[in-house]
Amino acid sequence: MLTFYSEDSRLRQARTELHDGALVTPFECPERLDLVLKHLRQSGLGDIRTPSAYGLAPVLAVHDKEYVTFLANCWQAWGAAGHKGEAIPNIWPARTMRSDRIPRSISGQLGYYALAAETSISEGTFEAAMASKDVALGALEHTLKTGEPSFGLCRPPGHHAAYDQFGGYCFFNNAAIAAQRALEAGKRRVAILDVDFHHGNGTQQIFYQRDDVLFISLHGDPEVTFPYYLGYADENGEGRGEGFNVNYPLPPGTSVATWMATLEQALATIEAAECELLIVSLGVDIFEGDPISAFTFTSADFTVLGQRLAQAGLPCVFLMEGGYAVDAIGVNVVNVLQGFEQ
Ligand SMILES: NCCCNCCCCCC(O)(O)C(F)(F)F
Ligand SMILES: [Zn+2]
Repeated sequence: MLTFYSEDSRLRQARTELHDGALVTPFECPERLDLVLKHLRQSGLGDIRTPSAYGLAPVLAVHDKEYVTFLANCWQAWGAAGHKGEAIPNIWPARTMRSDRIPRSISGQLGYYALAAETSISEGTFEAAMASKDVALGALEHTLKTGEPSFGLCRPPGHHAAYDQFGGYCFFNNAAIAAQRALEAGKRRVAILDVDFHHGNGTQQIFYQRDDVLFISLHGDPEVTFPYYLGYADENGEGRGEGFNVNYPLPPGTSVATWMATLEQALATIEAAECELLIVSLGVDIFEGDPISAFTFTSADFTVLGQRLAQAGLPCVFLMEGGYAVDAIGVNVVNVLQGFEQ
């Protein structure tokens, strides 16, 4: 299996994350890449390739133009406005405010486009997000061309990024950009299976009214898990999209047996929908040792996950999402990919 990866992913060097009332070193750190690359190289899984630059068109196929322009300019505008630290929102168009207009102030724009306050914008963030979607597109193009599975070592991740919103460490929705490209290349329906501990609210939102992408997510119950305000079981799609969005919220501490039984339901839905490509939003924060999550996978369970996904019998693109137990992230990611190929 080929891996696609870009050194430009390292351009995102955020120094702060708002966590537990303090500014801490971000959980989504560049060292995550080092450990995955180390274990990929040790595993002999396959070559690691740098993708082409696909430009802005694939981004604009799923994201709002003004939002993309905001991301491109935010860091410079933030500094020009005299702010000294990293760009972190502290006000939003919250429930009692209006959100039908965007303020001129960069502070107002930051809150307008932000999902949450844990994700700073700083130098290199935009460039890293552009590299990350190129990684996803490189992996996708390889799978479209060869039918072989591929892995996009995406950083920053993408599944919390909505049409015009960033947050949860995400800026461009890599999985959505890849799915849209696959449809434009002739696939009639694409399944996005999100196994990350956190609900892929952005991916859901982008495709919520569409029947050409089936979005299925297993995740920590939003009653008690980020992103809290989306990911409930009653969210089944709208209009043409009715029935093409399936959420499986699961309580903290869910056993692997229960998680795997839920996966069976997800895979049956994917099969019934006659999807022609499977994109897996691969978050390995479902690992028992993850510092910000609450599921119970052991490293060996990731191998079983890969084996089971292979039985779906679809061309498959794995795209890196979350996973913060940095010491184990390489083993856990490679176990999924090797399990798939067994
Ligand atoms: N400050 C720690 C509390 C958690 N708050 C933010 C959680 C973001 C999760 C991101 C992710 O793992 O879902 C992704 F795949 F997108 F990276
Ligand atoms: Zn996650």
